[in-house]
This record gives sequence, C-alpha cells and structure tokens, in this order.
Amino acid sequence: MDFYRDATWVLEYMEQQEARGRISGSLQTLVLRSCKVYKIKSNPKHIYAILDSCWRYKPYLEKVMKRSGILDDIPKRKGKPMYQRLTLLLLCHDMLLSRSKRIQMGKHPIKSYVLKYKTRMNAELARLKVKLKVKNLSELFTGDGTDDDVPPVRWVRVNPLRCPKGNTDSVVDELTRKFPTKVDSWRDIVPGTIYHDEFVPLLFGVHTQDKITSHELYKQGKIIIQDRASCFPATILNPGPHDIVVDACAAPGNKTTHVASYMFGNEPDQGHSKDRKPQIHAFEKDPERAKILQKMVKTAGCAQNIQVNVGDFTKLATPALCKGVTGFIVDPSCSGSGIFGRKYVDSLNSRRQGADSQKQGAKDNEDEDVPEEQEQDEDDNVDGDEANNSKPTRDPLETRLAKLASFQFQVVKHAMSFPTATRIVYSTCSIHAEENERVVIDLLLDKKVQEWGWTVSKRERAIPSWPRRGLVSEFEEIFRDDKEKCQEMADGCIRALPKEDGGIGFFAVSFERKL
Ligand SMILES: C[S@@+](CC[C@H](N)C(=O)[O-])C[C@H]1O[C@@H](n2cnc3c(N)ncnc32)[C@H](O)[C@@H]1O
Repeated sequence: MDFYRDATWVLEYMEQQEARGRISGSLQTLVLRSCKVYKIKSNPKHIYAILDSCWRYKPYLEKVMKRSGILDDIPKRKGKPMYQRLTLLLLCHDMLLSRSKRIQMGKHPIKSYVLKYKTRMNAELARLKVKLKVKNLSELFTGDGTDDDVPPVRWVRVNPLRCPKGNTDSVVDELTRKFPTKVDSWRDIVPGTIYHDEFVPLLFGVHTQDKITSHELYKQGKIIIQDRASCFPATILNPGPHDIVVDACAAPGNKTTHVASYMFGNEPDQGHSKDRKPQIHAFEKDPERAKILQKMVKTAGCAQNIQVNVGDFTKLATPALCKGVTGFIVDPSCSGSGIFGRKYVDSLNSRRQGADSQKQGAKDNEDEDVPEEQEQDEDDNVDGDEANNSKPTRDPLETRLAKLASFQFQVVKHAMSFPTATRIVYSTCSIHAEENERVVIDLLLDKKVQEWGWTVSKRERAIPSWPRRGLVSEFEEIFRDDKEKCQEMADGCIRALPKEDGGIGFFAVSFERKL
C-alpha cells in the first residue's frame, strides 16, 4: 500500500503542475523532483514506471472508471470517502493495463473494493476499445513519438581514474568477457553485443536492455555511462597533465570527470596526491546540482583535483581564482531539444495546448535534465539545465531561444576574457542553430572577442573523422563574400542528430588563439 500511497502523492503533484501549465521537460524529471519534494521512500524508478504509463492512459482510465461507477460508491468514514480518486486510478491502471494485470499489494480493503469492479471495468474497457477502433490502447500512441522515445545505444566510457596505474586493459577485458560479440557499427548492437567507438577513446556502445548499472564495473566507477556526443567536448579539448581547465557549467559533471580522465588518466595515483593543487575548476550555479557534481567527481575518483565552485560562472570565475587556466569546457544550459525522454511530455503539452501556434513552443521545452547520478540507472544520459526548472515554458520558441542564446554568448565570452586561455570548447544538446552556429557567429563578430584573437579551430582539431559538421548556410548568411571561410568554420563545428547519430542531438565547437 505504501507504494500506491507514494505514487498517489506524485500523481497529485503532476496534476497540480498540469493545472498550472507547468508540465515541462521530461516526465522523469518531474517524477524525480516530486519524489524529492515529498521525501518519498519508494524507489523513484518504480514510481516513474507506473506513472509514465498511468499518465498516458489517464483520460481513458477515467472514462472506464466513471462508467463502471467505482467512484460513486466509495465507502465513507466520518462522511469522507475512504479512498482517494488518484489511488483508485493507480490500482485500476495496474488491474487493467499493467503487464501482469495485478494490483501489487497484499490483502487490503481498497484492493477488495477495486476487485469488486473488475468485471464491469473490463467490459467498459472493451467497449471503449471498440469505439476507438483499437485492439489495444497502446495503438493510440504509436507514431506520435511517445512509443520510441528511447536512446538507440547505451554508451559507456572506461574511467582510467579508477583503474590501477591508469591501466584500462583489465576493464576492457572484463567488458569483452561480458559482451563477447563485437559489432562493427552501433546500428548492429543487439543485447549481449558491444561496439568499440571509433571517435572517442575507451568508449563503448551496448544495448539499452543490457543492464550495465548492476555490473560491478559500474558500481566501482570503472565505467561511466555517458552519451557519445556528450563525450566530444573533452575529447576535442584533449587536455594534458599540465593543463589547467575550467568547466564553466559543470553539473552533473560528466564532462568534468571526462576532462579529468584525459588529464590524470595516465597517473591517477599522482592525481590523488594531497599536495597537488586542483587543476580543474568546476563552476555550478545551482547548489543542489553542485552537490550531485561533488558526488560524481568523488565516484569518478578525481575529487582531489577538482575544485567545485558554487555560483554564477560569469561573476565568480576570475583569472585570479583560476590562475593560469589554459582551456575551458563551456556547456551551458540550453533548450535541450536534442534530448530524448521529453517527447512524451511535450506531446502532452501540445495536446493540451491544442493551438498550432503553441505546439512548436511546447516541443522545445528548456533543458531540464535529470541529474545524471539518478538518471544513469535508466535510459539516456543527459546533461542538466539552468535554474529554469520551475518556470512555465509559455514563451514562444523564438523568444526562449533568443534568451538562451544571449546567456550562452555571455558565458562563452566570459571564458574568452581569461588572458591565459588558448582553447575553449563550447557545446549544447540543442538542435537549434540559434544556440549553436549563431552563437558562434555572434562571438566572432564581437569586437572584444576579435581583439582577444579567438577564432574557430579547424576541422583537424575537432574530431575530423566525425562526418556531420556545422550548418554552412548559417555562416553564409553573415559572411556572404567568403564562401571558403564559411565552409571552414562550419567544418570546424560538430553536429549530432538525435537518434540518427546514435544518441542525443548535440553541437560542439572549439575556439582557439595563439598567445
Ligand atoms: C547543460 S548543463 C551542464 C552539463 C555538464 N556539462 C555535464 O556534462 O554533466 C548546464 C549546467 O549549467 C548550470 N548553470 C547555468 N547557468 C550557470 C552559470 N551562470 N554559472 C554556472 N553554472 C550555470 C546549470 O545549473 C546546469 O547544471
């Protein structure tokens, strides 16, 4: 019963949020957030599983319940109904629509009450299906993007910082034993097989059904789940043991720990030395997310080397605080339009809002990703978002993108102002040019940026073999006369399309200068 009680609270929260027009971002985020708000003891993953399905079928379940009369005869105590509408909804969901068609609890009066209506409800459900011309209610959702909203591959990278003397061979051997069949393309991955990535060193793709999170390697921090494209920034920056790197928008810390693996991977033990000054300065504005960052950094085995600063990077980070910084990772909050796991909620939003003019806006909710450490257990491995989390996303898409782009520009420009830096990798998990190529263009047109000498790195310096590059048309709109230069700048950028390229939609570009 405790489980259904907990799920009822979360469902209540979801209804409240929906009534306020605040269902935005991914359903997973919403569920996890409310589990936190209500300090729920049940496993959030189980709560998410039931609510994901229950929320989807809610309008239909409500019809069936209404027609069956189950809500009319609820026994009363002191004049008040003994059972809540939403708890009944959850029980009816499990009885009618779950795989087992069973209510997951022992003997309880509420269970007996619902079971009394089983035959009537099944009949009402059958009637509804006939009316809707479907054999199964799930047919109502095929093709709307909610049925296949999962990443195609689970990407895992080996973490040398947790390997003795940075020797990753034993981990790779163990992975090979667990997944003996190697495939040549990520598209060929089926359960039990493994793909060795050709773009990011020590990165492997496995099937999403292979529960890698229960493996010891994962528990010991020897492998880290991280989307392939999200591994590009550290791979492009490729810092060495003598670099000093700032991660401007760091939580939950995937890129921070990946950067650390490049810097200290060959000598993880020295990296642990107490006398050593931190060579990575990570900034995170949101204190809650900063805690997750701290935890991730610890799990990955690089806490000694990373100084976590909680606050606004554009205000807190100064050349004096980050002395001698050579490189930056700038991965600020974005629309998150390249990420999975939100399509379902977006589709709900667009259904709810109805009007076509609003649909596009709803499709591009701000990036509100689940903190990685909670999310790694499940599905795609995404980055997080700024403190937009509680904001209803009612602005038209262009307005939101313009606001985000202006913020992204400021963050990169601040990084560019550090006198000792020679390399900056800027990235987003957005598919919109406004947050990507156009931010690059605005920076290149900025007088100060020109004065400081920053240019876009050539393709050779940014994973040259990755085939999908930036949109040349965006550069041509501004720098019309120099087609060659436009091509060169677009080639310097990296794009990844969601799913089609094996993971999340992504953009990355490297800026550099000579001092
Ligand atoms: C896209 S996420 C970063 C994901 C991270 N790079 C990773 O790979 O795990 C953006 C993060 O930037 C933080 N943020 C937003 N504005 C910031 C600012 N002005 N200064 C520092 N952090 C900021 C957000 O709270 C969010 O955690």
